[in-house]
Amino acid sequence: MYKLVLIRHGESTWNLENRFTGWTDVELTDTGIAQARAAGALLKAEGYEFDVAYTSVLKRAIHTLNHCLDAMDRDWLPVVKDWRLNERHYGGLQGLNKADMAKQYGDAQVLVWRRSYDTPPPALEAADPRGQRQDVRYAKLPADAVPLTECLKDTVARVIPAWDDALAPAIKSGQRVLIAAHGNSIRALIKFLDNIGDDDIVGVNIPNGIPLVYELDADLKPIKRYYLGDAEAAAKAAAAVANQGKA
Ligand SMILES: O=C(O)[C@@H](CO)OP(=O)(O)O
Repeated sequence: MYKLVLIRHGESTWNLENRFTGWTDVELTDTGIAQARAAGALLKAEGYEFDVAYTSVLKRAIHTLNHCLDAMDRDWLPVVKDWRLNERHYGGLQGLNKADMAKQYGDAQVLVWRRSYDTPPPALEAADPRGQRQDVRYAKLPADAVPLTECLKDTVARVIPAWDDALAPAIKSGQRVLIAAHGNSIRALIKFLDNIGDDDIVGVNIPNGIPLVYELDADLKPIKRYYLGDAEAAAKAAAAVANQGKA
């Protein structure tokens, strides 16, 4: 049996302001830092050890991982940063307030933009300064690999290759893996691992900074998944994420 731990970054400044974030590289808040450190303390108290950690190229996930590893006294662990673990690109919604959008377009439309499997938000223009085509960290990627918007299906299409060529081989080789990522890149992985249907994935929300443990069999099929710590608090935090898109 293998164990894999996923953690969504702690609260970010744009989570606090309730703004669509996507590939915008925002900081953690003090609450977000505390959540990351609490997650590390919990992992340590429960006896978790890791051999390698993976994260995105966005600082809210990178800093969450750093604080988490520091709280575990495991700052020295090797870390791989992979753009394919980035948050879903939110296109033309990046920077806009979620509740304001719900007031303008209705809760149902915002739910489609936030949670539907295959309807992307409106795309950004390639030269829009809110986009990432000019961002040096993606300079080595083919320009069209840097999205102008994404639906969850598009995110699955880049997260699963990262699973297939990096994460799954690491786990199968016996390395204990921690992944610090984002609400929708984690939803993409969960959809794949648990084989969740396109309609059912709409109801899945990931709380900030709570370790999600997967127990996997020899073929990396999930046996069990659970949030570490207070399950009721995790469910409440996930419900609060769902409500962020309401007027
Ligand atoms: O804004 C975002 O990038 C994501 C995660 O914070 O939000 P949502 O939960 O609306 O998909």
